[in-house]
Amino acid sequence: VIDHSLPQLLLSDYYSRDYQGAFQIGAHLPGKAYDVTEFLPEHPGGPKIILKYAGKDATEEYDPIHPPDTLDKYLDKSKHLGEVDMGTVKKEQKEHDPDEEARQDRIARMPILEQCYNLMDFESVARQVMKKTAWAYYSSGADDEITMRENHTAFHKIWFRPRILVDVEKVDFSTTMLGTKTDMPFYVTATALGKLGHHEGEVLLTKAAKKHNVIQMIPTLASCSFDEIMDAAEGDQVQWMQLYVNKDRSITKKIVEHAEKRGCKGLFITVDAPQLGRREKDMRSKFTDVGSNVQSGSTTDNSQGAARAISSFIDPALSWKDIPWFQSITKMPIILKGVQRVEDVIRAVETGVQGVVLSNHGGRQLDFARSGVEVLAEVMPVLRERGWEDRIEIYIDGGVRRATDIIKALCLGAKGVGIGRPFLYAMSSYGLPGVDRAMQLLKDEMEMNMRLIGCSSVEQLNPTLIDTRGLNMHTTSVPVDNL
Ligand SMILES: Cc1cc2c(cc1C)[n+](S(=O)(=O)[O-])c1c(=O)[nH]c(=O)nc-1n2C[C@H](O)[C@H](O)[C@H](O)COP(=O)(O)O
Repeated sequence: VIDHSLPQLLLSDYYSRDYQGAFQIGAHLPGKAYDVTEFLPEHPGGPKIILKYAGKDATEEYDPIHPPDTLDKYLDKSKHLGEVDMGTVKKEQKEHDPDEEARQDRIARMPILEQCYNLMDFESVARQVMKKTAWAYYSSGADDEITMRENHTAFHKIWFRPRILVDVEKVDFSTTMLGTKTDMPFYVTATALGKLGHHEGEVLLTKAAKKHNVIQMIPTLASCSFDEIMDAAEGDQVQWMQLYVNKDRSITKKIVEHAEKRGCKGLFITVDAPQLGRREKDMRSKFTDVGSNVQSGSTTDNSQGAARAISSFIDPALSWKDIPWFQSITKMPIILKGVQRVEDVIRAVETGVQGVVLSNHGGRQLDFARSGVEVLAEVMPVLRERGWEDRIEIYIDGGVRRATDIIKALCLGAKGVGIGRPFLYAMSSYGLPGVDRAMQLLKDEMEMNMRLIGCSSVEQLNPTLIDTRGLNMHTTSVPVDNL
């Protein structure tokens, strides 16, 4: 019997959506009831959200934020009240929402997948069809989003110097990253809360990465559980772990050791987020209903949007002196994700880590940080001068939307690039077929542009093929009025 006054959490095991763009909620499967009365004051996302759904079906709000094993892991078994027929459960009465009506209408009229010709097309479809809060979370950058825009425009300041009369009949753009083979010089980078865009979340990205033999970086703040994502991998599929370091190092140690035991091939420690940036679009969408990643433990200020509500566990005291500890607890290659100046790359080489990602977190952290590709142009000549270019693998991410962006990064000396939002938008708009098409489009663009630049393999890409003289010119467009 559901006592609607008690803060009981009711979750259906699954709700289905037909993913060829038409969204429909299928029949509810049996659900489960949980007594979270005592947990109320400890809930990292605050008590409000739980009380709002007390005795009602909380599935839709709960799923995108909490990995499925959260309640099994953290709520005492005595509080698991058992099965409930979701047909008898009151649904949160959604008042008439004209915005939602308009969104459903846009979904009904959205372009068919074959009308997406490049990664930016997925962004324009996602802007139309995604839920407001999900779009806000994925698309937002920090402050005035100057760096988020610079990430993409920086590539437009690099021009090609193509070679001619080179035999490019056969083109091979496969490469290795951290010693493992990959068919494309890009990887799926870590982006949190995959289920905001699609009910399968990060597992869907695993399937797409497998199909195209590219590497997936698993986010700490995934909607799916880490083991779900690892279990979804097939055969010798390569996955990396992205780590936000917890103030409680025993939690971090457990996560790192488990990731290594499960076969992760790289540990990417995020170093550009001692505090998550101020993402105003995310805040405006008032993620007050957000649950939170259970790692935090303390009450979080959830008026700051999803980002702040799920990141209070991150340790702002993380520093270079922690790196030897990480090297003592794992044999995985260690890569620092979010390095933004050559001095720190030199320090990374001296500290003995295996790689860095030159990144500003997709423009979601420090506004006016330089683009990854601009920092790359600063770093590589210094490493070459010292003869250190082979002592560390350099990756970049941020604003990569075309194969020409990837080729420019490789000409400068990057080992590969990370891509985030485009795959989220493709997933949110068209599900697995969407991400599959996005990766295939990049593959087709790679083949064409390698031929046109006059190279048949990534090894042939080098700085003489590009002109970077305009790269340090920063023209910042005035931020659009977001209100
Ligand atoms: C778009 C996006 C990026 C996030 C991301 C979530 C989203 C929705 N999240 S965040 O919630 O904390 O900011 C993460 C994250 O979990 N960990 C991380 O290291 N980078 C995170 N990033 C940054 C990401 O790994 C890349 O640096 C960035 O996405 C590359 O830029 P593009 O999106 O333009 O490809």
